[in-house]
Amino acid sequence: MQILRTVAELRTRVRGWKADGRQVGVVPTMGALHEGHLSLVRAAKRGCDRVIVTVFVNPTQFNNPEDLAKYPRTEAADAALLAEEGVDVLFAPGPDEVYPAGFASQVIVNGVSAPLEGERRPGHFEGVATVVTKLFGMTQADRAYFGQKDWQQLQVVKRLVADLNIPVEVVGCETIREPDGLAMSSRNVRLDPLSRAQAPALHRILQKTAQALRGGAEVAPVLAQAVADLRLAGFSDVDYLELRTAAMLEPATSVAQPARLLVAATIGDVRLIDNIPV
Ligand SMILES: Nc1ncnc2c1ncn2[C@@H]1O[C@H](COP(=O)(O)OP(=O)(O)OP(=O)(O)O)[C@@H](O)[C@H]1O
Ligand SMILES: CC(C)(CO)[C@@H](O)C(=O)[O-]
Ligand code: BAL
Repeated sequence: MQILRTVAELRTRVRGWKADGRQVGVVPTMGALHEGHLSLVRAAKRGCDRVIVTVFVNPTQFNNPEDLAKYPRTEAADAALLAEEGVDVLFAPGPDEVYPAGFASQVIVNGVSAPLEGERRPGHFEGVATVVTKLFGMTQADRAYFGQKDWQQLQVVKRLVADLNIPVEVVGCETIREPDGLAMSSRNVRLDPLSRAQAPALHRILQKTAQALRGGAEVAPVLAQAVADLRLAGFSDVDYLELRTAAMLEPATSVAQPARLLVAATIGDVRLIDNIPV
């Protein structure tokens, strides 16, 4: 596996692959890799001839400077894991390579970016959309792999690819969970032992809520009960727990159309997100 840090080196490498007719896959990440990321890498290995994993802690998508400062960075361990998976290139640029002096552009995806994470993390999806658009331009990938754990992000990326005619196929991959149901996330390492023990309630309560909705229960009282259950389980803040249409993320008042339950809640001082289909 090669570790590349500049766009120029990456482009040279990709040009060679394309000249040989190879299909290129990319897995964009912020590092601190876990089995969730590795499942995306394995999907990319199955679907493409060559695989690039990008590791870049993108400052522009952090609305909270403390969250950025505390974001785990484990490059040597990440590189070892990726080499073991047979990844061809780890692309790990520095901030100046991605945002050189004079950088002045922004990608804004209206509609699907606005609610939920967009509302709670102002500027977050503009940062994500801009860096993902740049990563597609840098890697020239034929396919790009994203996790369903960040469901809203996946819908934002699908929207921008369609709107901007970017020639990449976006592949959404299932959420990988710990045996107790907690969705794997780089931020889980920041959970203290008590919070870690309580955190699986997030997924359990989503499942119970989905089951009630599928059984015909009325939406508003079931969601209110779920929020109360989360607080009882040890979550301090529940930013949102909502039923939304699966692609557009508009408020859903029934489960007649494809719908998704999405939640963001804080335990200890760690903000967790999760979602499941209903
Ligand atoms: N448990 C998981 N299952 C499947 N995909 C995942 C999982 N966790 C993260 N991913 C995906 O990996 C990609 C990179 O995510 P990222 O590096 O932000 O990791 P993360 O664990 O989501 O970190 P964070 O703590 O920021 O949420 C995204 O497409 C994300 O959806
Ligand atoms: C897609 C992404 C790598 C863009 O920085 C990030 O938002 C993430 O890790 O999900
Ligand atoms: N996994 C989404 C990236 C973020 O939380 O900033």
